[in-house]
Amino acid sequence: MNLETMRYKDIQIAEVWEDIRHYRPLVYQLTNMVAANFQANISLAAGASPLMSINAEEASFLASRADSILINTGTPSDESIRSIKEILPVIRKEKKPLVLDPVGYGASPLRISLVEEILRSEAVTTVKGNRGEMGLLGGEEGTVQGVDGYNCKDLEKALSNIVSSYGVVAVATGKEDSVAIPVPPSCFFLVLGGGSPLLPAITASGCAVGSLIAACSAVTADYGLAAITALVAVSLASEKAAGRENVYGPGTFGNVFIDEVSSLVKSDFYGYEERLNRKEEWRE
Ligand SMILES: Nc1ncnc2c1ncn2[C@@H]1O[C@H](COP(=O)(O)OP(=O)(O)O)[C@@H](O)[C@H]1O
Ligand SMILES: Cc1ncsc1CCOP(=O)(O)O
Repeated sequence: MNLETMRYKDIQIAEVWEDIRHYRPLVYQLTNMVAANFQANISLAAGASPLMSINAEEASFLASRADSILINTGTPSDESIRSIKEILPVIRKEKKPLVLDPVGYGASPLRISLVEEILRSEAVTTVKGNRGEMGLLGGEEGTVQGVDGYNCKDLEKALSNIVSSYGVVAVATGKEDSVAIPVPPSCFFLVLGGGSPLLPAITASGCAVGSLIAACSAVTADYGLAAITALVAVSLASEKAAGRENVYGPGTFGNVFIDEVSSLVKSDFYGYEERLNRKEEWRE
């Protein structure tokens, strides 16, 4: 495969977004109690059908029925951990898309062992965290305080390490979003700009990115393309929301952001290449 055949085009991204509305995929989200409502609203705004539950009695059943699954470790409980352990073999066997958001990786020993166990199950297709979480996960000394992550030594190296260890798409969010996509024996790497500083000012914006990656992963088997589509959608909607005159700060921004996600149309995605802060490139 050469660079030209691999490069993502804005039309592909626009079509993934349109397909969510068309197919209305069921996205089962085993997530945290802080962000769940916002994630469900963002999923609906994108056109997906969200189902949020941590109940272990129904976990395997729901994983089998869903078009894609999100595991978010924001508020781990005995029940949610039991559910996670139930669904991993089901997802692996049925080859469903599984997005892992390792919220608070590094904040406690429990979260570290839980996230690593999930990744070792070989059921995960994409892992998405902030720079601190992804830096730590990739062995590059990420700085994490609770669920916030600030930086790490070498983010590209961290993402490459995650890709080569687990064979997943690896995404690190922040002022710039970095994406590493496994294309054995290499890795495809790109950095996206844009977005709004109001995003990190509200809780659950990173969790919402995870929900949208899961929604996109339900309608394309190219999980790198799915991640890019979700990231571009969040950037576009946040830029539009931040520019509205009825947005005065984080509170009003959160609601208008949901409105803007629901208003995104195919043509909004044209010009994707201009969002690339560092062009797509191959890495060994
Ligand atoms: N300074 C910033 N400027 C623009 N967008 C940002 C900024 N910081 C974070 N974002 C965006 O906010 C969303 C959440 O990212 P982040 O804050 O890193 O996640 P988390 O909430 O998991 O810590 C992502 O879409 C990211 O691109
Ligand atoms: C504040 C908080 N505490 C546990 S989960 C959570 C939400 C984190 O959301 P995000 O990482 O998207 O800001």
